[in-house]
Amino acid sequence: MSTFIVETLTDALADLDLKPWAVPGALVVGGLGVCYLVFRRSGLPLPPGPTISWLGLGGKNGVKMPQAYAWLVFADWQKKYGDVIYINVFRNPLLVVNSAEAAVDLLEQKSAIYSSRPVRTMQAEVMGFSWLFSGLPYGPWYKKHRTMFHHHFQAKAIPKYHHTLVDSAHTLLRNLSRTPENLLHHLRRTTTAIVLSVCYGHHVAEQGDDYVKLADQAMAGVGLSANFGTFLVDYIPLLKYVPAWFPGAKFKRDGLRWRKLGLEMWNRPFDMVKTRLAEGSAEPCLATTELEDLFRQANPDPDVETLIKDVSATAYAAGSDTTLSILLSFFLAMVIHPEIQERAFAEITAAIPDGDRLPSFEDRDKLPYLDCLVQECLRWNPVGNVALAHSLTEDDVYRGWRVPKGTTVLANIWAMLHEPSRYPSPSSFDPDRFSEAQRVNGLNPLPELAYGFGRRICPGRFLATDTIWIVVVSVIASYRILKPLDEAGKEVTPEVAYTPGLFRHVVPFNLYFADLVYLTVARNHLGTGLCRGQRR
Ligand code: HEM
Repeated sequence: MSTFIVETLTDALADLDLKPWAVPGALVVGGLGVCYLVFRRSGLPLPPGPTISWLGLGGKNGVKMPQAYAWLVFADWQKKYGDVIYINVFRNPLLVVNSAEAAVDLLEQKSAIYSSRPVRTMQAEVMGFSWLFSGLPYGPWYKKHRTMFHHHFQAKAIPKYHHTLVDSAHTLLRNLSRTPENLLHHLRRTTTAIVLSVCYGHHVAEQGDDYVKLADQAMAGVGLSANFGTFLVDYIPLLKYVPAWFPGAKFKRDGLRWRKLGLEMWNRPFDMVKTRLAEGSAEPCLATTELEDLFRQANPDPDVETLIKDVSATAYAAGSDTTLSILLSFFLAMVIHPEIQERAFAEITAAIPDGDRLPSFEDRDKLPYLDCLVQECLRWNPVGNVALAHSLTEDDVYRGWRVPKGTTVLANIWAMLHEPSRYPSPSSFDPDRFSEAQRVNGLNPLPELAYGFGRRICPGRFLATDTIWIVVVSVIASYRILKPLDEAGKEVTPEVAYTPGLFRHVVPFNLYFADLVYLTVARNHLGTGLCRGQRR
């Protein structure tokens, strides 16, 4: 074969009547060209950025790598270094992207090389959350996960879950009427119940159950470890071998505790589905559909069961805290802005003039302001202020700078959704900015960036947006959310304050639910009764 190729090439060159030195000459010139390009590329400067002190801990030789409220620190650095910032933390190259323009140029336009994930030693190895496919590097195993996930959570699959979403929102209304002071718990129950039903066909009890508690405990660790810069072991992987008893190895002791919770999250609901399948009592859901499909195959792929388990557990982990955070922001925004509540409520009364039922997805076209309200909740205080880290798989050049292969890319979503040139008065909560009249000349684009970028964009976004929508319309239709009163009987406006981690939440605040007379009939059908919350 090879003799044939050489002979064919020789014949072809003979036909071209080339001089004997032409081929070696072309090779030398080509080789020099490649060397020049490589040299030119490696001679390019790195993007600007601060010097991070040794191990990123701060000190006189450089600045500290931010561990809390990183998005605000990165936005501050932007004033000095621009929207693309390069930093080096103990030989780990990091690129912070602060503008939507640069994020689209890199993470969307060049998604073929910007879609992997960096190795997260703390999360994957110390804590044992390697089953989270959101942390997998880009490759065939990752793609199999993403394809299965997409099949169950793509836009056209979501309407079949609408009845679950409506049921969960109505349970929330009932729970709020009984114990409004437990708002956080009730919201967590709502978001977790939805993913547990979709993935495992499990119906969470009205007041919540063990699986809700488990997600709450386990996600605390995931939130911390997903925040780039929190754990030294992510920069120096060898630290994973430090024994848990070693002084200062708190990360190891915490990691082992979270490992137990993580394994429980991965195993317990999946084992429950398998037991129910064996007993014939399993409900249709992601896990049963995929497992039944697997059992029907003559030569099943032994990896597929792990795949199903990973995909369901990732949805369970990724789907509860994120949506919860946006819902908490919604309640905070409503306490602060009674006028926005009034307007949203007026839209509902116009759409359902008899007030004899609660709104549902069929009413969506008649509720454009409610849609704008949901979009503003996603933009105002995004849940993932810094997107999950992406990783670059090939050397790149951007705006004349060299970006080396292996660079971890941190996209500052918060900064992008607060760019004053795109979102005027970015700190104000203003649903109207998404009305047609205000979305002109590139202003106020829908906050799709809240869900990330390119090939790693959040695949749960359709379920998330519909969940937020149904909760928002159901609550606005049923309650007036009021400011609490101080001892002198004066209204107290809560502060807009958030926790510092990756899945950030509103700092607890007080609010008061007043029953609305309107739609009481519909709510009485649901058994919500009167609100027992005390306005204090
Ligand atoms: C308001 C709610 C949510 C927000 C704001 C949100 C946001 C995000 C963001 C910013 C990312 C990282 C994207 C990137 O790396 O560029 C992400 C990834 C992900 N999200 Fe969400 N998410 C939400 C809800 C959900 C829900 C409900 C689910 C599951 C049902 C989910 C599943 C995932 C998964 C599996 C990934 C990893 C994707 C990958 O690595 O390929 N998310 N999400």
